[in-house]
Amino acid sequence: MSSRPVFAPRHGAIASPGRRLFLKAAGATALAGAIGATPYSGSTAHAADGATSDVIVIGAGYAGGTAARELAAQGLKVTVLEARDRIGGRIWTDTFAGQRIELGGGWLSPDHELVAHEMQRYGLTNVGDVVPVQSVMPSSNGFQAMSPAEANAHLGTLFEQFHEGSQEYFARPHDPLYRADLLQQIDQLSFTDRIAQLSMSELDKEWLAGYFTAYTGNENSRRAMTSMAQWWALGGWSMEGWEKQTAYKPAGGMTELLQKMLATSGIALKLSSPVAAVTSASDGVQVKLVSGQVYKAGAVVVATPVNTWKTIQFSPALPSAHTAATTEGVGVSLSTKIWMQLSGSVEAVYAQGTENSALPLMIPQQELSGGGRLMVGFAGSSLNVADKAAVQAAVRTYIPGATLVSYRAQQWGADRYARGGWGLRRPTQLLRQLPALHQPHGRMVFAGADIASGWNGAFIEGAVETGMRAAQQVAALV
Ligand SMILES: Cc1cc2nc3c(=O)[nH]c(=O)nc-3n(C[C@H](O)[C@H](O)[C@H](O)COP(=O)(O)OP(=O)(O)OC[C@H]3O[C@@H](n4cnc5c(N)ncnc54)[C@H](O)[C@@H]3O)c2cc1C
Repeated sequence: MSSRPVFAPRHGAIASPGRRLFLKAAGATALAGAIGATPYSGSTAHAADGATSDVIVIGAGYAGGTAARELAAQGLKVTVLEARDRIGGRIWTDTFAGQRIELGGGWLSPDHELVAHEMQRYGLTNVGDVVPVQSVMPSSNGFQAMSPAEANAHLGTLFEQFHEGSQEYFARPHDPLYRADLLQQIDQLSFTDRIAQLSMSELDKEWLAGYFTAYTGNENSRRAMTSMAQWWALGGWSMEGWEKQTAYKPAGGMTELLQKMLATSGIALKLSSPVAAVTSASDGVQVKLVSGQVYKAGAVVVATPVNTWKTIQFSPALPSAHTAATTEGVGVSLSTKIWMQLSGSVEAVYAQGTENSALPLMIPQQELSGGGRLMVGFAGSSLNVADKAAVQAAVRTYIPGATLVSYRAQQWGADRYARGGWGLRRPTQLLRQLPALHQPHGRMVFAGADIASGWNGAFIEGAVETGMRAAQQVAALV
């Protein structure tokens, strides 16, 4: 167990002075004379259409859902405004080939303590994922099949070299800036930079570059190696710990836990409600939808992906660290998860490509009762996912003769309410931006896996962490 604090939900109604202050001032002129706020441009006629709450949460992903649940449990009236017609955000449980699939995040680890705690709280359980029987890995003249144990053992030695020093510079993995003094140089490194520093064979470097490219979305030279190093540290600096990250799935799908959290009384969930503008004043906030409808509250939790902040008009304008983060982007630009139905007898083959492979990573999923197997992969930038023949050719790189029956690809980089996939910081973003992104801005607080201290970016654990923090920050504002 790590020594980080476990956030216990606080129950019971709290009638804070701030809350009363806002409710008293919540008339048409409530925002007049706002400190540092520009006059609100929305039609006040619409204001009557929107509800007044204690807190507005923008975004019904795991960060927003956690914040909303925590705040409602404190007795506050919470309105959640979600742009999509579904909850979950970058978690999206759906169906394909008659099977339940995850188009966004799909795996959990027992190391994700906050999520494990939430699962237990709602009586939910995990199941083990399919265990590969064979690994296909790059070789000097193409690809080689080997046992998963052999492949992972070798990959583990390469990871140890890649992450050498992380026990010191990430001595407290949940507090990544604890040894900020040791990070000055290393936080500037991309994956490519770090690989270039290592003394190992070109093939070993190819193994590393091929593995990482699935995470960086073909941006090994533009993503920070400290992101991966922090995950490695969080997993206990071992391959065994790392492998756990994709070992389990929730038995009822990734969205079920969030559904339970949002079912808390006191939460009003408004789907299909994209937010266009947020105005924070001394006595409250106004949130304007694209439709023009206006909602008012004492504080707002902005729980949308960092990459989407630039699509919302904030007043007062966001601080420079937030503006830089959303301009540079944290969510991986190319993040295309692709589910494939293969026919015939297909073994549970795990496959990893090289840096520019069309399909850098392919992971075996369940056998189908009528024959065939599902595979899930992550597309490289060279794969045109609209071209079935190209997808089949990519699979055949690893399994010659495989027949692709159908497939479904989700391109998160092209998704307007995500504008990227999982978060993976760019060089220098950790030191330059992270502390500032945790600070409230007027009556706005920020949440999201992209800005988590611990399991950041690619894990709902990080979203839950930030939802908890946001709720604590809001409690001081309302
Ligand atoms: C392909 C893929 C694979 C992944 N694999 C894993 C995995 O195996 N395990 C794991 O734990 N995590 C995984 N992740 C990461 C995980 O999905 C995310 O870290 C997590 O879901 C982010 O939660 P969030 O609440 O911070 O953001 P989101 O889930 O993105 O939620 C933000 C919400 O804000 C909404 N929104 C955006 N703009 C607006 C607006 N203007 N107005 C109103 N609402 C708005 C969005 O619609 C969305 O619902 C994966 C992600 C992807 C994309």
